[in-house]
Amino acid sequence: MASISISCLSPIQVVSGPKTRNDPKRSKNLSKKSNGKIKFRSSSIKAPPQPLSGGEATTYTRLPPKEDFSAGFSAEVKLADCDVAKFDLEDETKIENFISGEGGGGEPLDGNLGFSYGQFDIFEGKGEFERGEDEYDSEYEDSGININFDDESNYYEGELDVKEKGVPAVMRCFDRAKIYVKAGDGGNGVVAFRREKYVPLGGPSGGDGGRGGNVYVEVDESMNSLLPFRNSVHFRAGRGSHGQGRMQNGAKGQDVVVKVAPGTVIRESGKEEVLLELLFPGQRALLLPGGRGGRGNASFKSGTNKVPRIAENGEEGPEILVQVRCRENSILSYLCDTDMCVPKVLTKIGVNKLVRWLELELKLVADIGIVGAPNAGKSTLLSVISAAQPAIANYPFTTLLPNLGVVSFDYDSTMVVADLPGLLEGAHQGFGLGHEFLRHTERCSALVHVIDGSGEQPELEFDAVRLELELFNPELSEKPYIVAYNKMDLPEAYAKWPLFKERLQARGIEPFCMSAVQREGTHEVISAAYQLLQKNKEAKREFQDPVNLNHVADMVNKQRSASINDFEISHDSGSNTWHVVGAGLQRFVQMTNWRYVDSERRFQHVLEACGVNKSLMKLGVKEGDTVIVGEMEMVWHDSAENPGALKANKGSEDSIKWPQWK
Ligand SMILES: Nc1nc2c(ncn2[C@@H]2O[C@H](COP(=O)(O)OP(=O)(O)OP(=O)(O)O)[C@@H](O)[C@H]2O)c(=O)[nH]1
Ligand SMILES: [Mg+2]
Repeated sequence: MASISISCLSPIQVVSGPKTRNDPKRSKNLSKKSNGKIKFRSSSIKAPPQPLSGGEATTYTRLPPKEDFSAGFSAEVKLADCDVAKFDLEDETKIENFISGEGGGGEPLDGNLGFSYGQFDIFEGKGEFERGEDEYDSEYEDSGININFDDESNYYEGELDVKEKGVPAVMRCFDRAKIYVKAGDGGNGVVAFRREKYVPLGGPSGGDGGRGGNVYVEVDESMNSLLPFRNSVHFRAGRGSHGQGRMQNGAKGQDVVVKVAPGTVIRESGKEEVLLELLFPGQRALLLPGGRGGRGNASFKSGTNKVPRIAENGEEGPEILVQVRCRENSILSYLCDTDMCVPKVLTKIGVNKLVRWLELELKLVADIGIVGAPNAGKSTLLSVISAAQPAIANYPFTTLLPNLGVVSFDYDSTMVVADLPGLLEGAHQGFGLGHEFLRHTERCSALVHVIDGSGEQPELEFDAVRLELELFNPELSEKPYIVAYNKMDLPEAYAKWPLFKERLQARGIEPFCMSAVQREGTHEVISAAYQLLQKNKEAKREFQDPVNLNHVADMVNKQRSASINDFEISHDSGSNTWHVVGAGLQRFVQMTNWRYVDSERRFQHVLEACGVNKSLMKLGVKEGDTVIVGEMEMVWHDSAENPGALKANKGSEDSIKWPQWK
């Protein structure tokens, strides 16, 4: 890091305009009209490619059509009683795809647990899918090429990304999406002079550009998924208007508000660091502040320069590619009361080139999560304790997306209960509907384990689910939980209850028994869950801290106000190129409007003032070496140490394009 004061003038001749703003025509003109002193060279500096990112689940269990069930099994037969042998062996497709030790990537599932999952076809994600209408997004094609939103987003064009293949679009987009967000650029300042009858020498009157629009992220409680992002993924704030003559400043750009469902977690793509958590309905965070407007020439008027012919470009607004990961469903306004919804900002973001991939993840936020093996009666329980009407049927994976229900005890005490899809052995590795749903459990404060009492070995079923939770995330297994032994109305379940109870009690767990269908014992279960929740809330209350939700924007602003004196110089001896890198300098280059001759002089002066020239000379820069500052490419000219070289440019009035008067 260098910070050196000037001692002598050692100008650098400008040979290339800033790449981003550079209009080729303009460059050409300037190049022609600068007496050979200013030569533009096309620069090819680009932001480095972003690292690969993506999900990892590759296996998907597709449900066979319901007719298959009815064909294979009579209505009375329970899945728990079914086993592999009951398959129609003539159906070769099913047999091939049947989960086997070889083909399915593991042991045959849960044969000893009393319920069989043999009724599913398991496919590897690649190309095996029949695409239903609008069922799968083309953007998640098997090619593995990442989504390319538009031409502007060439930073991630062609990046390989391991997609969660084989997951139907409605499920995938339900809880994740990628969106492109850009704050508005600032408007340009303008050079103008007051011209009025009887007012000679009216002085500079160019107004400043307006500020670019901000990007906000707001929690919209009416949203319960990220499906809206399937239709619109671009969010651009308006750019500030340019300044005008007669000291008229530009209007500020229009703000844009990205609405997300409650429970959204924002993170940089491919990284674990969480930037923001937006959990409460109505919460609003300033994600990206718009760029500052460029100053007009009226702002440059000084005692020594009363006729400034200089104005700045507006500052570029930052843009972010946001990957939205939404982990289910509506959080409902009730969650305002829940203590678990503590917004946290865990890490910081540095927006340097102002292009970032972010991931927004929306996890299910519910007080209680009902978990258990498929067909255990989870949805039935929810339907009994709340007004929710989830699909209930006698086959596994009836529930494909979590259902939420609100349980009201009285006016004041309510809780949100989530009925989660069934978990099966290997879910933590992506089997069944694996990762998709295990994550939902992460943000439930407490769990209710529903056990199918009519299964062969209910205790093993319970253990298997506990194990899956633990393997997926050890924190899940630490959540408080209660055990509800279901289907007590069935004789086989009733008979096994004493042994089950005894064994769990021996392990220090006090199980409940119920018959969800007959609504017996369910009130006890849910009351116990409520008490558990209250205890949990008490414990969590201590950790609530007020959080600055504008944290990301603050970081952007901090970066923008980086000192121009802070820079680093690196040398590539092969190509005789010197790179001068510094956030302050970079911003200065971007905001310099090369249309005006005074801008060049100011630029040279700033390089002097901040010590770039001195540092380069100290490091041994030679005549003809290339020097790159920000996005500006220049050639070092020793002979230009003579200040006269600067003056040579001063008079080139013809290179100035004056703004049109209105
Ligand atoms: N006899 C009896 N059957 C029940 C009881 N609870 C649920 N069932 C039946 O069990 C079957 C599965 O119930 P669901 O509520 O869909 O089970 P689930 O756990 O939500 O299943 P998935 O969503 O597929 O994981 C249905 O046929 C229910 O009628 C009960 O207490 N007694
Ligand atoms: Mg269900």
